[in-house]
Amino acid sequence: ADLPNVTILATGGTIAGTGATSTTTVGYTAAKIGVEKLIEAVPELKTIANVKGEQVFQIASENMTNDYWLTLAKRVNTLLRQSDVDGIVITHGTDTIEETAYFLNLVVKSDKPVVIVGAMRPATAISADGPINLFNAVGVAGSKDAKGRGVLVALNDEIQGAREVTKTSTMLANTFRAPELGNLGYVVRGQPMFYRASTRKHTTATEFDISRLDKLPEVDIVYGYANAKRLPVDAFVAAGDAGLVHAGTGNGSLANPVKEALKEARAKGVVIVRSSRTGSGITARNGEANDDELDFVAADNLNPQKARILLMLALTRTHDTGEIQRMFQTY
Ligand SMILES: NC(=O)C[C@H](N)C(=O)O
Repeated sequence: ADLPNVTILATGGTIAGTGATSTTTVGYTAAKIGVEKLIEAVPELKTIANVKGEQVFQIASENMTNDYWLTLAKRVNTLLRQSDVDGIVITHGTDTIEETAYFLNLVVKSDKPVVIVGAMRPATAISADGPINLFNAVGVAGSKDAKGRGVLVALNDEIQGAREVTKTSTMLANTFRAPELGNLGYVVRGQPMFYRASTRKHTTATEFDISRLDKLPEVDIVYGYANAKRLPVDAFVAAGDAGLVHAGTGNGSLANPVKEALKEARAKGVVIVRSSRTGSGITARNGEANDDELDFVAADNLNPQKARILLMLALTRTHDTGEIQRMFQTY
């Protein structure tokens, strides 16, 4: 009775995946097992929390969309307003875990723990990582120590912060890292041990409110590489995008034809954010491009997929690039 009340929101992914044999760790099908079965597979959960399950949707996370995010975030906010919910665990595919984590980090309006968990091996595999990951995630979500730390990602006995975490390996169980910045802590026997905290504003301290939104502004990503052409930029602008993130080479550098296309896009009102494809470090304002002159925004150290999320949310508030740059230094 003294145990915390944790709701598990299931969304699919490999943690709910099944393969043809116990050694099928590649080539399985994600998003097959329902939330009740996931909970039944870990009877130990009952020793650390009163758990309830809800299937919000059932997808492989490469099929995540803005609409699914709005549905999920609204459900999380509704549940966290209830006094009989102490924390939430979201089971999720690992491919876009970092994006969902950062989106929720900016729009959840509660300091109760929200912990996202997945698995790198399907539920049917030998040494499946899903059950232990779920056990640990429920432990973290039920812990008072996890309150007020922003949305957390817990896998492989580690706890990562939503803003910095990224998937770094196509296959390893320790795929989640915060490059150069490190994890926030560990989970030992279902108990979180925290050593660091994210310093950027999150959850209750953000200016974003999705409660009345049923659509997010269209923002896409264009990739930087040798021989890059302006075609993708022009196509996204023609499709009516409100913003574009450039996943630049190095410190967000822009190939001349792409820079020209982005300049023209900006003149048409599209907001441009310069990020980097390198995976770590800051894309500095007025570094590889003169952002003041071009009226572009620099992404700080957000990777392109996270810069896309912040730009979408920023565009729900303003189109002023000075204000949007402030948001990129704040969240
Ligand atoms: N490990 C995984 O969960 C990968 C899967 N494709 C997903 O993101 O749903």
